[in-house]
Amino acid sequence: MSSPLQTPALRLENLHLAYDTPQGERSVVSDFSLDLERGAIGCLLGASGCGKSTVLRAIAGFEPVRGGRILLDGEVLSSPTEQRAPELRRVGMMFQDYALFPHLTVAQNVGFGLRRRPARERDRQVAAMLDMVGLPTAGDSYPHELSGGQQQRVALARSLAASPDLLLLDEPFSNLDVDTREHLAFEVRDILKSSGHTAILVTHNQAEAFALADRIGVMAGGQLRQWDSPYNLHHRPADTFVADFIRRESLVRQRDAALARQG
Ligand SMILES: Nc1ncnc2c1ncn2[C@@H]1O[C@H](COP(=O)(O)OP(=O)(O)OP(=O)(O)O)[C@@H](O)[C@H]1O
Repeated sequence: MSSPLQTPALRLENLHLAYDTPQGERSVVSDFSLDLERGAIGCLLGASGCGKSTVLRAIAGFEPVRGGRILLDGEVLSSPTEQRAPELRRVGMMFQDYALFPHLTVAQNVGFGLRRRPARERDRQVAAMLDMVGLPTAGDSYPHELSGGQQQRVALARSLAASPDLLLLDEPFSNLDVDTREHLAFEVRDILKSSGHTAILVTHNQAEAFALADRIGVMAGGQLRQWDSPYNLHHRPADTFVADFIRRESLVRQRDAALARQG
């Protein structure tokens, strides 16, 4: 828990998010609140369609807030009466369909958001980012010359190049094979922790959530059932829904690991 004197980096207060459909307003997320401390990695975990990406898109500024507020470092980013433009939020994004530009080199991809900076400053930042993700010599390569895991590390370098105050990751490893995604999840955690970034990850994969996150939110039907440490989710589930969800997912993980071992 954050101390009462410390402002959380990210605060979601009683969020209500909805889509307009031909049938009228469709409520997707309701009464959704959480605090995330600076430097912490949070994760929203839940079944397909429970509203995880909608929450992330609202934090990025792509969805309006129908009720409640989104605050970053104490400043309001979204409320029903205020909506800061996505490019003014200092929020970086690494989304599953946010692929690298195939016709640009790795260095040009990483520096893409820094195009207006002086060349020397941009080159220095690109080199620092590639160093950080463990690809110091990949700058002149093209994305297709790298493995899937390496491409995702380049995507991470690109998201962090503009030094965002908050990084959003939406299913960033979903296109990778099981071994690579677990390995990369640990690597990404190390990178974010050593650089001190605050981040929120969205996934439906419990192994990824537990590999990466300091705080995990179990979601169902647009509501947050528990927002807690991985330890507490396992040992002090808030209710039988969370207890069953965690146990069921753990069993699926064990089954998948056994099947993988059998080849
Ligand atoms: N543009 C839209 N218009 C209407 N309904 C939408 C729209 N986008 C998403 N939804 C609905 O909102 C609900 C939440 O969607 P969301 O993408 O946030 O879920 P999710 O938990 O991220 O799912 P997944 O893990 O499959 O990506 C779903 O029922 C979805 O069908």
